[in-house]
Amino acid sequence: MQAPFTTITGFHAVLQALPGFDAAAADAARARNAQLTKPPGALGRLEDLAIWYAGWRGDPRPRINRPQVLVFAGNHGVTAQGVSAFPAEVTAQMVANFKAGGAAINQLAQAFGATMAVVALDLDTPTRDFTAGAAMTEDDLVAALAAGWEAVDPQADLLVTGEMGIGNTTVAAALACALFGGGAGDWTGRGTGVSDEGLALKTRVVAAGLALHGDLTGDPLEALRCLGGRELAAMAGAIARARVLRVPVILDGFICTAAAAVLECAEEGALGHCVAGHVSAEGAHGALLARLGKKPLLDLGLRLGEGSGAALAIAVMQGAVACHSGMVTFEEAGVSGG
Ligand SMILES: Cc1cc2ncn([C@H]3O[C@H](COP(=O)(O)O)[C@@H](O)[C@H]3O)c2cc1C
Ligand SMILES: O=C(O)c1cccnc1
Repeated sequence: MQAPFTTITGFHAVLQALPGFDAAAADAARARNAQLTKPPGALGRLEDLAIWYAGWRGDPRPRINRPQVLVFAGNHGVTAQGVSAFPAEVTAQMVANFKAGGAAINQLAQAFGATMAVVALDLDTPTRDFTAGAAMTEDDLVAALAAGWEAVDPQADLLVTGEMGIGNTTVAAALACALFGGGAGDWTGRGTGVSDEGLALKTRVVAAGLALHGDLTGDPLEALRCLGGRELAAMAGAIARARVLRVPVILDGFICTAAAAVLECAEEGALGHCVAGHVSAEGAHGALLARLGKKPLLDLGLRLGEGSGAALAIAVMQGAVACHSGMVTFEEAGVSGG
């Protein structure tokens, strides 16, 4: 479906009209949960997840049959500052690897029965170095939001958004700092593994970007335009579309969460349909999730991106929903209640 917006103002209007949680479906799911053959609460957080999923799907006894993984790729002018341990050409090389099935995310998507699509966004035209000017024009931003919007399968019942873009932990740090304040050092981490010296340089680059663009706290989409990147904007567009389709989303690592945070800052509650798949080893991811009030499902020390941590959490969601919808009640099984 073609995106229903052609301007940033139009995208804002979409966010203001997002559908809400189906409390009646969630109440029915909660009632069902109370009758299943287990001690009350024995499935721990899986019970809450199943009820949450039922509420967003509008179905008290839902199934997960069609998870989708989307990997968006973009290039960043700020890599010219030497902020990554890897060269910018790795972005396009990894896109080829995704298409050939050789990356970590290919294996994880396959392991959990998810379809996977890779969307490369103008890799030959990196965004502008944000220490020299705005990373994107309004047209660039809208095109990337729309690419994300249009990539979501309307038949999907669970969505993972992942990314590939050398330099994008720098971009995500700048964006998080613009959205939530604090100093550049609070949000900047090692990404692909920069040295102490590299980390100091990266922090200075983030600080320079913030100084150039001024206070953007009141205008999250402008922060995304000035400091973000195409793959981050595409993830935001996909997450918004998923909400319109009532498809719950599993957030991935620091970069995905920074992109998603734009939506929450632009419209409170816009991430209600999102769960944090994991907390990554990128230093500030935990703090970013805390700002969003999201408790991660997994903590495995991953620092990869690509949607990998979120893809692992597909299994947790599948487990939660399979138990909720597949188990029988005490009455059906003839099991005595407590
Ligand atoms: C081979 C390779 C595969 C990756 N897959 C994800 N990333 C991750 O690393 C990048 C961010 O780190 P930085 O900001 O330090 O460049 C992103 O592309 C992210 O997806 C990769 C990085 C590399 C090198
Ligand atoms: O948390 C992430 O998403 C991440 C961390 C390091 C490198 N790439 C991605």
